[in-house]
Amino acid sequence: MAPQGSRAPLEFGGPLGAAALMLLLPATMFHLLLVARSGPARLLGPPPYLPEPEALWSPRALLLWLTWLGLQVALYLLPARKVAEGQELKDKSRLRYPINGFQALVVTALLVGLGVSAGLPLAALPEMLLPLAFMATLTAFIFSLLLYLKALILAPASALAPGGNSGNPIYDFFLGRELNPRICSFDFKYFCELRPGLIGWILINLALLLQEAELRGSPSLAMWLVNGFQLLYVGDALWHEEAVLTTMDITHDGFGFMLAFGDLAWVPFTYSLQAQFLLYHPQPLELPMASAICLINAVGYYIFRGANSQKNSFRKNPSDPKVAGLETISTATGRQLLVSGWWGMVRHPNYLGDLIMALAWSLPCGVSHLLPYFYLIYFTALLVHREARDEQQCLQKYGLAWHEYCRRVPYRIVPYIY
Ligand SMILES: NC(=O)C1=CN([C@@H]2O[C@H](COP(=O)(O)OP(=O)(O)OC[C@H]3O[C@@H](n4cnc5c(N)ncnc54)[C@H](OP(=O)(O)O)[C@@H]3O)[C@@H](O)[C@H]2O)C=CC1
Ligand SMILES: CC(C)CCC[C@@H](C)[C@H]1CC=C2C3=C(CC[C@@]21C)[C@@]1(C)CC[C@H](O)C[C@@H]1CC3
Repeated sequence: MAPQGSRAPLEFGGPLGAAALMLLLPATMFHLLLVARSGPARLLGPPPYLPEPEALWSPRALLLWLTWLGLQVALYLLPARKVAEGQELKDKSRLRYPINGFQALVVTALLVGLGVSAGLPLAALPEMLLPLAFMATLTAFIFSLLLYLKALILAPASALAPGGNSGNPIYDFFLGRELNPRICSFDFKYFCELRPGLIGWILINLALLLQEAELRGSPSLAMWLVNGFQLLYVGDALWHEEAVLTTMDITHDGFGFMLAFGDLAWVPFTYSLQAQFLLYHPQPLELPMASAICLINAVGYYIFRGANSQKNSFRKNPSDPKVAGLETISTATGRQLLVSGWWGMVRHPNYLGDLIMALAWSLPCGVSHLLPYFYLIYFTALLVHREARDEQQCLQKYGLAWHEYCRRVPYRIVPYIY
């Protein structure tokens, strides 16, 4: 058995919290899928019915799911325009990652376009969301179990994640023991974080748009907006793929059930909730309102992209003319912290932009139902919790300098409010 890594304080409510989340997250996802297509579309309250086992298990869905994963693996293995190095690991080495996510999105779009023009019934996909979500959940469970066993038997102490090695099997299974599980150069966590789920989300949205066109003659303005906004978000993530290498998911968290389920099932099947809702509950949207919503999304995107790009440019090269004039504080690690520009406004300006976009994605669905606002509610909770985890990690890294940053920039996400 591999030796234990250094012990970190337990997060997510410890083993009990982890066990509860492992039940609650899939249950919530299936609840949302069932409720979105029901007449009353009530977020709170029981689901309209409980699906029969045959509604969840379908060989067609299994085949489709495996084909999708296979296609994304093949696209990941294609030659990349760039190979980037990750952050330094405990053993002082750096892993290498292919930067070809945007290429995977474009090739997928071309293949889907060709398929649809050759008669591929993409509009039938919405009918298969339930069994597909079941396949994705099953895959996440089996996959995280295999990763847990691999880490237990094969991984050296230096390969373990700081958080997922408490010795409690439930907690470690949930958080993930190994930081960067790989087979040869194939990195499972990096692959899952950006490819099958994120691109799958866009494909599901597109299928919902096509089905709406079949049902009602043309897609609604609300459906166009939701599709356009979310395509921009995913395209942006894949275009700036290298930035994911510095996120806590890659540098700190192990690859366990939380990320496997989050990446493979939660993202595609719950982030597409607004488009699912619109297919079954068409909403009128006038041009002036649509323009106002576009403006909100543009403001959110401007803050989100501005903040992320400013930090990325600064971390890559602090003397880059774009960021060289910004005020900074020095830390004992030799790294600096920005205290002006976006990062002088609040301590997580990128989260603020992301939340404003989340609002813009729900508004096209009107205000008659709470359901399309689920993403905004969940995402606020996720980012508030994530911000607290990041602060904890920054305090450990930067000590007094972090206290000084918090004194100079007192608000976390929303200026003068939080
Ligand atoms: N849609 C979704 O479900 C999700 C979206 N996201 C989005 O992903 C993006 C990445 O988010 P996330 O990974 O949480 O982290 P961030 O991009 O916010 O990065 C946090 C890190 O930035 C560095 N940092 C913090 N303050 C400063 C400063 N003042 N100056 C310089 N560097 C600083 C620190 O790392 P260091 O000092 O080591 O560089 C810190 O750990 C965000 O835009 C977020 O909104 C995130 C989660 C889920
Ligand atoms: C299921 C749980 C509630 C938690 C799951 C969390 C995951 C869904 C998210 C953890 C970090 C993520 C990031 C993104 C998507 C969601 C997950 C995987 C992005 C790829 C979204 C686009 C941004 O531009 C970058 C994000 C990095 C972190």
